[in-house]
Amino acid sequence: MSRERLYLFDTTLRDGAQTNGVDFTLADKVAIAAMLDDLGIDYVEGGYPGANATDTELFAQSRPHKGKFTAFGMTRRPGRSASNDPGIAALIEAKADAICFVAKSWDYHVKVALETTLDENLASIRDTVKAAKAAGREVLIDCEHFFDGYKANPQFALSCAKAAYEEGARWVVLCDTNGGTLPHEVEKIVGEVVKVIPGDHVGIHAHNDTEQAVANSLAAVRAGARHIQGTLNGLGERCGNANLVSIIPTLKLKKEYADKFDIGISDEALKSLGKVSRALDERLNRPSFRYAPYVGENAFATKAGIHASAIMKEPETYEHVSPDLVGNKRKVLVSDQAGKSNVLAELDRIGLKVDKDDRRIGRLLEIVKEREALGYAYEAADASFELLARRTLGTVPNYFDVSQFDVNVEQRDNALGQRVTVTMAVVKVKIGDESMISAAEGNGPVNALDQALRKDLGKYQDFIKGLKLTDFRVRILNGGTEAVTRVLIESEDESGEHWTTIGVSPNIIDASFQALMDSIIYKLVKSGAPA
Ligand SMILES: CC(=O)SCCNC(=O)CCNC(=O)[C@H](O)C(C)(C)COP(=O)(O)OP(=O)(O)OC[C@H]1O[C@@H](n2cnc3c(N)ncnc32)[C@H](O)[C@@H]1OP(=O)(O)O
Ligand SMILES: CC(=O)C(=O)O
Repeated sequence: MSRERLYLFDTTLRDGAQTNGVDFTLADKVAIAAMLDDLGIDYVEGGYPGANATDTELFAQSRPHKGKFTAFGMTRRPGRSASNDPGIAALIEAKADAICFVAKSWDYHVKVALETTLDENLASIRDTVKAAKAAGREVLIDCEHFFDGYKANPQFALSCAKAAYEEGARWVVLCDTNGGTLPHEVEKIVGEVVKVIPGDHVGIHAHNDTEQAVANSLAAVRAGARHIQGTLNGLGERCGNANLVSIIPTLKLKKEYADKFDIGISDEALKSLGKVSRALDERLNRPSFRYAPYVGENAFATKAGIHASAIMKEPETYEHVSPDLVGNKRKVLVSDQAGKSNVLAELDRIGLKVDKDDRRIGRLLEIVKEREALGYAYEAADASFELLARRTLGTVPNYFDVSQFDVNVEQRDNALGQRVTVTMAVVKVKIGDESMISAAEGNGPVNALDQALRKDLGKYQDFIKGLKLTDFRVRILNGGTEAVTRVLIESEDESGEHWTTIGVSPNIIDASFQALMDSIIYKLVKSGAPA
């Protein structure tokens, strides 16, 4: 059966740049455009030449690209000719394969925002498409507020879309600009539009103000649209746009779409989607969303014991698609929601071979549940779980003992009369028969303790020299006088491996000490340090 082509249009660099807190540099834009090209996106909208210096510069020179590099702007201003509109001139000068014009299609907006007549708006659409076509550009028209406009005055909204199509716009894109339209409304209205404009010229641009932008995009496709606009990670004005990182795997992997459509994304590129999504977050200097469908860290993480037990038998029992298809990994977590199957799966990942009927598995699970009741959270502390498992199975050497530590925080005036806070830690360590004392200053009590602890570990010093603490997170549990502190420490070593350890105590220094000790011992175990 031959499949229809469905086109993807990315507007991360234009609508995504309208996200509160996002501010792309030219270098960001060039790098993200290249990433989208490698993924196989058909249209990459780079920005709005003439609106700001970055976008003007981006379109000032041709850059190598595979997809259609697209410039964005508005239709000619009311009362001007297209040839006398500096905005149109900037778009035609832009080094782009295609131009996407935003046009009004809601009568209310024409009157209130444009302050012109409905006829002048239609003339503006026609003149603009003609001018860009005459300059040899592929033309797309984003019909702004199309769905609200259609509900208010269907005849006028349709006449805007038809004007663009009749003048030769390749795509007439129906925009849910305010993001308030629901999927059944999108499906119905797009169904009406494709009766007058062929579906292979109709697109959808959905905003996420009711969390339905992805559903609305798919509803439009069901009704006949063949072009989807969206962004990476759902960036975009207000609550964002349709998230292409969710739409792409759905189109590739869900039978209703996969059987019917081809998109420009290969099976191999699909596996890189998580990397692309994280690369964008890195550029934006923000953590990746762990709950992101398909690509998030939690997308294939199973916590419940009943689920883990079935997943161990057949992964399909609790997975809607296989994680490998989207370059993700299955994770079975150990926590107070776990059963023996979770523990066995995690031991297998760690590389500890234990018989499934071994009584120590049940004991380990009991310990995990007892400790989680005290405030530990092993699903977030992989290295502490591994040590707990190895200790329960009897395989962690007793490398060293800390027989005493002392942390002192002092605030005083220095010789210049300035108020300073000085923190100092002293640690007494016993390694075999040898005892040693180390002292260190730090910029806080935990830092001083860490410095002192790792200053001299005798014969183990070489094993820990690449160890670095990269994150320290504290959470107070229960609150009030019963409060306990949970500390999570993230560490990294010279090989780039990351791990997380945990400590829990009513005292923050104690909790931090437990997490620090676990981190060091984990590193020694991992490095194969001798007892
Ligand atoms: C739904 C969307 O996301 S559309 C994309 C919106 N994106 C942006 O606005 C980001 C980039 N924008 C900008 O940098 C600036 O707004 C510019 C450079 C485009 C224009 O700046 P200014 O000339 O100072 O105009 P300003 O932004 O104040 O107002 C927009 C003008 O465009 C007019 N306009 C809005 N849409 C259209 C349209 N589709 N066709 C013609 N004119 C339009 C408005 O009526 C208004 O005109 P007025 O100044 O006569 O009232
Ligand atoms: C064009 C656009 O971004 C919108 O209508 O939402």
